[in-house]
Amino acid sequence: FNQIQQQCEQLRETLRYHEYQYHVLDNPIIPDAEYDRMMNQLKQLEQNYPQLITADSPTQRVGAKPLASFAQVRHEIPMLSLDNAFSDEDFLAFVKRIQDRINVDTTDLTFCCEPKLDGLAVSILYVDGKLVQAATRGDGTTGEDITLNIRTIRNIPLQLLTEHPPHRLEVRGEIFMPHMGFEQLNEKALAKGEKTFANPRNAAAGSLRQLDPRITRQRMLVLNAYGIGIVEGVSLPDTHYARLQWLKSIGIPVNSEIQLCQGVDQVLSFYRVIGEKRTQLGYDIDGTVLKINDIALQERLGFISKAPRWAIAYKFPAQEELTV
Ligand SMILES: Cc1c[n+]2nc(N)[nH]c2nc1OC(C)C
Repeated sequence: FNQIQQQCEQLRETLRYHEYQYHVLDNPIIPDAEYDRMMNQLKQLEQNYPQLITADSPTQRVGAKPLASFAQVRHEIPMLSLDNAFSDEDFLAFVKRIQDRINVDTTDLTFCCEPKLDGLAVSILYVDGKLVQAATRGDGTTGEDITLNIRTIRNIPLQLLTEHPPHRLEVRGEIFMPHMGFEQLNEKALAKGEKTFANPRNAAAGSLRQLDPRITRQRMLVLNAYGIGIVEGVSLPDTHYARLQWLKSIGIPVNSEIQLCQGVDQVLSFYRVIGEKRTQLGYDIDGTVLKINDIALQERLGFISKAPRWAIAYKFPAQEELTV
Protein backbone atom coordinates (compact mmCIF):
# COMPACT_ATOMS: atom_id res chain seq x y z
CA PHE A 1 0.00 0.00 0.00
CA ASN A 2 2.65 2.52 0.90
CA GLN A 3 4.42 1.46 -2.26
CA ILE A 4 1.37 2.89 -4.06
CA GLN A 5 1.55 5.95 -1.79
CA GLN A 6 5.17 6.53 -2.79
CA GLN A 7 4.21 6.15 -6.44
CA CYS A 8 1.52 8.87 -5.95
CA GLU A 9 3.94 11.21 -4.20
CA GLN A 10 6.55 10.66 -6.92
CA LEU A 11 4.00 11.41 -9.66
CA ARG A 12 2.81 14.56 -7.82
CA GLU A 13 6.34 15.90 -7.51
CA THR A 14 7.10 15.17 -11.16
CA LEU A 15 3.84 16.78 -12.34
CA ARG A 16 4.50 19.91 -10.21
CA TYR A 17 7.98 20.19 -11.69
CA HIS A 18 6.69 19.98 -15.26
CA GLU A 19 3.87 22.46 -14.49
CA TYR A 20 6.58 24.85 -13.27
CA GLN A 21 8.68 24.37 -16.41
CA TYR A 22 5.64 24.86 -18.68
CA HIS A 23 3.70 27.64 -16.91
CA VAL A 24 6.39 29.62 -15.11
CA LEU A 25 9.56 29.17 -17.17
CA ASP A 26 7.62 28.84 -20.45
CA ASN A 27 10.00 25.96 -21.19
CA PRO A 28 8.25 22.53 -21.24
CA ILE A 29 10.85 19.72 -21.24
CA ILE A 30 8.44 16.85 -21.98
CA PRO A 31 5.69 16.62 -24.64
CA ASP A 32 2.16 17.42 -23.43
CA ALA A 33 1.16 13.80 -24.10
CA GLU A 34 3.74 12.61 -21.57
CA TYR A 35 2.41 15.08 -18.99
CA ASP A 36 -1.19 13.96 -19.66
CA ARG A 37 -0.16 10.29 -19.36
CA MET A 38 1.33 10.88 -15.88
CA MET A 39 -1.66 12.97 -14.80
CA ASN A 40 -4.06 10.21 -15.89
CA GLN A 41 -1.89 7.64 -14.11
CA LEU A 42 -2.13 9.65 -10.88
CA LYS A 43 -5.89 10.12 -11.32
CA GLN A 44 -6.29 6.36 -11.78
CA LEU A 45 -4.25 5.59 -8.64
CA GLU A 46 -6.22 8.13 -6.57
CA GLN A 47 -9.48 6.73 -7.92
CA ASN A 48 -8.46 3.21 -6.85
CA TYR A 49 -7.11 4.42 -3.48
CA PRO A 50 -9.18 7.54 -2.54
CA GLN A 51 -7.64 7.60 0.94
CA LEU A 52 -4.36 8.56 -0.75
CA ILE A 53 -5.80 11.78 -2.21
CA THR A 54 -4.22 14.96 -0.78
CA ALA A 55 -5.75 18.45 -1.16
CA ASP A 56 -2.67 19.76 -2.94
CA SER A 57 -2.41 16.88 -5.41
CA PRO A 58 -2.19 18.25 -8.99
CA THR A 59 -5.42 16.34 -9.69
CA GLN A 60 -7.40 18.42 -7.15
CA ARG A 61 -8.13 21.48 -9.23
CA VAL A 62 -11.89 21.34 -9.69
CA GLY A 63 -14.40 21.96 -6.88
CA ALA A 64 -17.12 19.35 -6.54
CA LYS A 65 -20.29 21.40 -6.99
CA PRO A 66 -21.32 25.04 -7.46
CA LEU A 67 -21.35 27.41 -4.48
CA ALA A 68 -24.60 29.09 -3.44
CA SER A 69 -22.74 32.40 -2.99
CA PHE A 70 -19.27 33.80 -2.36
CA ALA A 71 -18.03 34.28 1.21
CA GLN A 72 -16.42 37.63 2.02
CA VAL A 73 -12.73 37.97 2.77
CA ARG A 74 -11.23 40.90 4.64
CA HIS A 75 -7.78 41.88 3.36
CA GLU A 76 -5.38 42.10 6.33
CA ILE A 77 -3.34 44.52 4.21
CA PRO A 78 -5.57 46.74 2.03
CA MET A 79 -5.28 46.25 -1.73
CA LEU A 80 -4.89 49.82 -2.88
CA SER A 81 -5.30 51.21 -6.37
CA LEU A 82 -2.79 53.29 -8.37
CA ASP A 83 -2.54 56.95 -9.24
CA ASN A 84 -2.56 57.47 -13.03
CA ALA A 85 -0.29 59.34 -15.44
CA PHE A 86 -1.48 60.16 -18.97
CA SER A 87 1.59 61.97 -20.32
CA ASP A 88 5.36 62.21 -19.87
CA GLU A 89 4.72 65.43 -17.93
CA ASP A 90 2.44 63.60 -15.50
CA PHE A 91 5.14 60.97 -14.97
CA LEU A 92 7.87 63.60 -14.51
CA ALA A 93 5.65 65.43 -11.98
CA PHE A 94 5.27 62.09 -10.14
CA VAL A 95 9.07 61.74 -10.02
CA LYS A 96 9.46 65.35 -8.89
CA ARG A 97 7.06 64.74 -5.99
CA ILE A 98 9.29 61.83 -4.99
CA GLN A 99 12.42 63.98 -5.21
CA ASP A 100 10.81 66.69 -3.12
CA ARG A 101 10.23 64.16 -0.37
CA ILE A 102 13.59 62.38 -0.52
CA ASN A 103 16.45 64.37 -1.95
CA VAL A 104 17.70 61.95 -4.59
CA ASP A 105 18.83 62.59 -8.14
CA THR A 106 16.49 61.26 -10.90
CA THR A 107 19.31 59.40 -12.67
CA ASP A 108 19.99 57.52 -9.40
CA LEU A 109 16.40 56.31 -9.13
CA THR A 110 15.86 52.70 -10.20
CA PHE A 111 12.35 51.80 -11.30
CA CYS A 112 10.83 48.36 -11.72
CA CYS A 113 8.72 48.71 -14.88
CA GLU A 114 5.84 46.34 -15.57
CA PRO A 115 3.07 46.03 -18.14
CA LYS A 116 -0.29 46.86 -16.55
CA LEU A 117 -2.39 43.78 -17.32
CA ASP A 118 -6.03 44.46 -18.11
CA GLY A 119 -7.62 41.82 -15.89
CA LEU A 120 -8.68 41.42 -12.26
CA ALA A 121 -6.48 41.93 -9.23
CA VAL A 122 -6.52 38.98 -6.82
CA SER A 123 -4.94 37.97 -3.56
CA ILE A 124 -3.79 34.33 -3.11
CA LEU A 125 -2.75 33.09 0.33
CA TYR A 126 -0.31 30.20 0.80
CA VAL A 127 0.06 28.74 4.31
CA ASP A 128 3.12 26.52 4.79
CA GLY A 129 3.41 26.38 1.02
CA LYS A 130 -0.16 25.27 0.29
CA LEU A 131 -2.79 27.38 -1.50
CA VAL A 132 -5.50 27.88 1.13
CA GLN A 133 -7.47 30.96 0.08
CA ALA A 134 -7.94 33.38 -2.79
CA ALA A 135 -9.99 36.56 -3.00
CA THR A 136 -10.89 39.33 -5.43
CA ARG A 137 -9.68 42.87 -4.68
CA GLY A 138 -13.26 44.00 -4.08
CA ASP A 139 -13.24 47.52 -2.64
CA GLY A 140 -9.65 47.12 -1.48
CA THR A 141 -10.64 46.17 2.07
CA THR A 142 -13.14 43.35 1.47
CA GLY A 143 -13.22 40.95 -1.46
CA GLU A 144 -15.02 37.73 -2.45
CA ASP A 145 -13.65 34.28 -1.66
CA ILE A 146 -12.92 32.73 -5.09
CA THR A 147 -10.59 29.99 -3.82
CA LEU A 148 -12.29 27.14 -5.71
CA ASN A 149 -12.17 29.08 -8.99
CA ILE A 150 -8.55 30.12 -8.54
CA ARG A 151 -7.58 26.47 -7.95
CA THR A 152 -8.76 25.65 -11.48
CA ILE A 153 -6.22 28.03 -13.09
CA ARG A 154 -3.39 25.87 -14.44
CA ASN A 155 -0.51 28.32 -14.02
CA ILE A 156 -1.31 28.89 -10.32
CA PRO A 157 0.55 26.27 -8.22
CA LEU A 158 -1.49 24.49 -5.52
CA GLN A 159 1.80 24.10 -3.63
CA LEU A 160 4.88 26.34 -3.62
CA LEU A 161 8.00 24.74 -5.11
CA THR A 162 10.32 25.07 -2.15
CA GLU A 163 11.55 22.83 0.68
CA HIS A 164 11.22 25.74 3.12
CA PRO A 165 7.98 27.59 2.39
CA PRO A 166 7.16 30.77 4.35
CA HIS A 167 4.58 30.20 7.09
CA ARG A 168 2.28 32.64 5.29
CA LEU A 169 2.69 34.25 1.89
CA GLU A 170 0.08 36.40 0.16
CA VAL A 171 0.70 36.69 -3.59
CA ARG A 172 -0.94 39.63 -5.33
CA GLY A 173 -1.40 39.64 -9.05
CA GLU A 174 -3.64 40.04 -12.05
CA ILE A 175 -5.82 37.29 -13.54
CA PHE A 176 -6.37 37.89 -17.25
CA MET A 177 -7.70 36.07 -20.32
CA PRO A 178 -5.33 35.95 -23.31
CA HIS A 179 -6.80 36.88 -26.71
CA MET A 180 -6.76 33.20 -27.77
CA GLY A 181 -8.95 32.20 -24.82
CA PHE A 182 -11.25 35.16 -25.41
CA GLU A 183 -11.83 34.34 -29.08
CA GLN A 184 -12.33 30.62 -28.26
CA LEU A 185 -14.88 31.51 -25.54
CA ASN A 186 -16.88 33.89 -27.74
CA GLU A 187 -16.89 31.44 -30.66
CA LYS A 188 -18.34 28.73 -28.37
CA ALA A 189 -20.87 31.20 -26.91
CA LEU A 190 -21.98 32.27 -30.41
CA ALA A 191 -22.32 28.63 -31.53
CA LYS A 192 -24.53 27.95 -28.48
CA GLY A 193 -26.52 31.15 -28.94
CA GLU A 194 -25.24 32.39 -25.57
CA LYS A 195 -24.14 35.94 -24.75
CA THR A 196 -20.61 36.90 -25.78
CA PHE A 197 -18.23 39.08 -23.77
CA ALA A 198 -17.31 42.57 -24.95
CA ASN A 199 -13.63 42.26 -24.06
CA PRO A 200 -11.14 39.89 -22.35
CA ARG A 201 -11.32 41.80 -19.08
CA ASN A 202 -15.07 41.31 -18.78
CA ALA A 203 -14.62 37.67 -19.81
CA ALA A 204 -12.02 37.17 -17.05
CA ALA A 205 -14.26 38.88 -14.48
CA GLY A 206 -17.27 36.80 -15.54
CA SER A 207 -15.21 33.60 -15.43
CA LEU A 208 -13.82 34.28 -11.95
CA ARG A 209 -17.21 35.21 -10.52
CA GLN A 210 -18.71 31.92 -11.64
CA LEU A 211 -20.28 30.02 -8.73
CA ASP A 212 -19.55 26.76 -10.55
CA PRO A 213 -15.77 26.04 -10.68
CA ARG A 214 -16.39 23.51 -13.46
CA ILE A 215 -17.28 26.43 -15.72
CA THR A 216 -14.30 28.52 -14.56
CA ARG A 217 -12.05 25.55 -15.31
CA GLN A 218 -13.05 25.63 -18.97
CA ARG A 219 -11.97 29.27 -19.36
CA MET A 220 -8.39 30.14 -20.36
CA LEU A 221 -7.28 32.26 -17.40
CA VAL A 222 -3.72 33.20 -16.48
CA LEU A 223 -2.13 34.70 -13.34
CA ASN A 224 0.77 37.14 -13.42
CA ALA A 225 1.99 38.10 -9.94
CA TYR A 226 2.98 41.71 -9.30
CA GLY A 227 3.53 41.92 -5.57
CA ILE A 228 3.42 40.49 -2.09
CA GLY A 229 0.95 41.25 0.73
CA ILE A 230 1.21 39.27 3.98
CA VAL A 231 4.55 37.50 4.43
CA GLU A 232 5.67 35.61 7.54
CA GLY A 233 8.56 33.25 8.20
CA VAL A 234 10.95 34.31 5.48
CA SER A 235 13.22 37.32 4.95
CA LEU A 236 12.59 38.91 1.56
CA PRO A 237 15.06 40.59 -0.82
CA ASP A 238 15.25 44.38 -0.41
CA THR A 239 14.10 45.32 -3.93
CA HIS A 240 10.79 44.76 -5.69
CA TYR A 241 12.41 43.20 -8.78
CA ALA A 242 14.34 40.67 -6.66
CA ARG A 243 11.11 39.82 -4.82
CA LEU A 244 9.37 39.06 -8.11
CA GLN A 245 12.31 36.85 -9.10
CA TRP A 246 11.99 35.06 -5.76
CA LEU A 247 8.28 34.50 -6.38
CA LYS A 248 9.13 33.02 -9.78
CA SER A 249 11.76 30.75 -8.21
CA ILE A 250 9.15 29.17 -5.92
CA GLY A 251 6.64 28.54 -8.73
CA ILE A 252 4.64 31.77 -9.04
CA PRO A 253 4.27 33.06 -12.64
CA VAL A 254 5.58 36.59 -13.28
CA ASN A 255 5.26 38.59 -16.51
CA SER A 256 8.27 38.24 -18.83
CA GLU A 257 8.23 41.90 -19.97
CA ILE A 258 9.18 43.29 -16.53
CA GLN A 259 12.41 45.31 -16.58
CA LEU A 260 14.58 47.43 -14.32
CA CYS A 261 15.12 50.97 -15.61
CA GLN A 262 17.72 53.44 -14.35
CA GLY A 263 16.48 57.05 -14.39
CA VAL A 264 13.47 58.67 -16.07
CA ASP A 265 14.74 58.43 -19.66
CA GLN A 266 15.02 54.64 -19.54
CA VAL A 267 11.56 54.47 -17.94
CA LEU A 268 10.00 56.56 -20.72
CA SER A 269 11.68 54.43 -23.37
CA PHE A 270 10.28 51.29 -21.65
CA TYR A 271 6.83 52.91 -21.83
CA ARG A 272 7.23 53.51 -25.57
CA VAL A 273 8.67 50.08 -26.35
CA ILE A 274 5.85 48.28 -24.49
CA GLY A 275 3.39 50.62 -26.28
CA GLU A 276 4.74 49.38 -29.62
CA LYS A 277 4.72 45.72 -28.49
CA ARG A 278 1.15 46.05 -27.24
CA THR A 279 -0.53 44.53 -30.27
CA GLN A 280 1.75 41.46 -30.33
CA LEU A 281 1.63 40.48 -26.65
CA GLY A 282 -1.39 38.18 -27.11
CA TYR A 283 -3.17 39.74 -24.12
CA ASP A 284 -4.58 43.18 -23.26
CA ILE A 285 -2.61 45.71 -21.29
CA ASP A 286 -3.81 49.23 -20.50
CA GLY A 287 -0.47 50.82 -19.70
CA THR A 288 2.55 50.28 -17.53
CA VAL A 289 3.14 50.29 -13.79
CA LEU A 290 6.32 52.12 -12.82
CA LYS A 291 7.54 51.45 -9.28
CA ILE A 292 10.46 52.59 -7.18
CA ASN A 293 12.46 49.38 -6.96
CA ASP A 294 14.08 49.87 -3.55
CA ILE A 295 11.78 48.63 -0.77
CA ALA A 296 13.22 50.93 1.92
CA LEU A 297 12.51 53.93 -0.36
CA GLN A 298 8.97 52.64 -0.97
CA GLU A 299 8.43 52.47 2.78
CA ARG A 300 9.78 55.99 3.27
CA LEU A 301 7.42 57.29 0.58
CA GLY A 302 4.38 55.34 1.81
CA PHE A 303 0.88 55.87 0.44
CA ILE A 304 -1.42 58.77 -0.28
CA SER A 305 -4.93 57.96 0.96
CA LYS A 306 -5.74 55.44 -1.75
CA ALA A 307 -2.52 54.93 -3.70
CA PRO A 308 1.20 54.62 -3.06
CA ARG A 309 3.46 57.64 -3.52
CA TRP A 310 6.06 55.31 -4.88
CA ALA A 311 4.22 53.83 -7.85
CA ILE A 312 2.20 55.13 -10.75
CA ALA A 313 0.27 53.57 -13.62
CA TYR A 314 1.22 55.35 -16.84
CA LYS A 315 -1.69 54.42 -19.12
CA PHE A 316 -1.93 54.21 -22.92
CA PRO A 317 -4.58 56.17 -24.83
CA ALA A 318 -7.76 54.05 -25.01
CA GLN A 319 -7.40 51.49 -27.80
CA GLU A 320 -9.91 51.89 -30.65
CA GLU A 321 -12.67 49.36 -29.96
CA LEU A 322 -11.61 45.80 -30.83
CA THR A 323 -13.79 44.49 -33.61
CA VAL A 324 -14.54 40.87 -32.71
C1 LIG B 1 -2.74 47.86 -8.02
C2 LIG B 1 -1.50 47.37 -8.71
C3 LIG B 1 -1.55 46.87 -10.00
N1 LIG B 1 -0.38 46.46 -10.56
N2 LIG B 1 -0.16 45.92 -11.80
C4 LIG B 1 1.17 45.71 -11.86
N3 LIG B 1 1.81 45.18 -12.93
N4 LIG B 1 1.78 46.07 -10.71
C5 LIG B 1 0.80 46.54 -9.89
N5 LIG B 1 0.89 47.01 -8.62
C6 LIG B 1 -0.25 47.43 -8.03
O1 LIG B 1 -0.25 47.93 -6.78
C7 LIG B 1 1.05 48.04 -6.10
C8 LIG B 1 1.80 49.25 -6.61
C9 LIG B 1 0.76 48.15 -4.61
